[in-house]
Amino acid sequence: MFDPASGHPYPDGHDADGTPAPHALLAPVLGLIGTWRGTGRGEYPTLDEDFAYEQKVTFSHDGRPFLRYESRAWLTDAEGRPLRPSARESGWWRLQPDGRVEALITQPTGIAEIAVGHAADGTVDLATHEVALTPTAKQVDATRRRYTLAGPGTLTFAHDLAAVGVPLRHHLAARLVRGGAKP
Ligand code: HEM
Repeated sequence: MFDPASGHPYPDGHDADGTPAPHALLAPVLGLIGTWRGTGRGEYPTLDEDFAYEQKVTFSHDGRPFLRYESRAWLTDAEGRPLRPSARESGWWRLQPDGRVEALITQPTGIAEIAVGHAADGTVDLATHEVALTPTAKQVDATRRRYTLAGPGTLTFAHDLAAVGVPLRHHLAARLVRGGAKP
């Protein structure tokens, strides 16, 4: 099982049918495992205008009852060409019995979130349990994230945000397709 290319004996699985076999507690999120890429739009009351972006999301696992999560996004112009790097984050989604999820997510903007929620029937719904901020981070009070498997090979993502004095409201919506290919 030792894979010299990965440099250690326990490479992550990026495929629900591959090796290592996913842990039984990952059953409610098996459909998410792999790489997704697609486009989205964002807005917030503090911004002059809404924006378009592209996003790549990866969920992998090492056979234990948690997912490794990684997301990168970049802003795009009206023709879909990249403008500049935008939000990125990574973390761990700990699956509990009954589909409960405990997620730890950190961002280079100084924000660390713990979110809790539930995974069932192709949907994961996570809401803030706690947010920790570095001294210079923007004020973020809460988020809500929904991931929905919407038909074969399609994942929709919706993100609400309470930050910089604005109560929880829509920030992002994206539609991703499996495989990492440019949509
Ligand atoms: C796909 C992911 C995301 C994208 C593409 C995105 C994009 C943006 C953009 C374009 C802005 C305007 C400022 C700028 O131009 O950089 C912004 C502001 C902001 N975003 Fe996001 N964002 C994403 C995810 C998140 C997440 C996960 C959080 C918090 C947990 C967050 C919190 C904020 C905050 C606090 C602001 C500042 C609002 C203000 O000061 O007016 N964003 N985002």
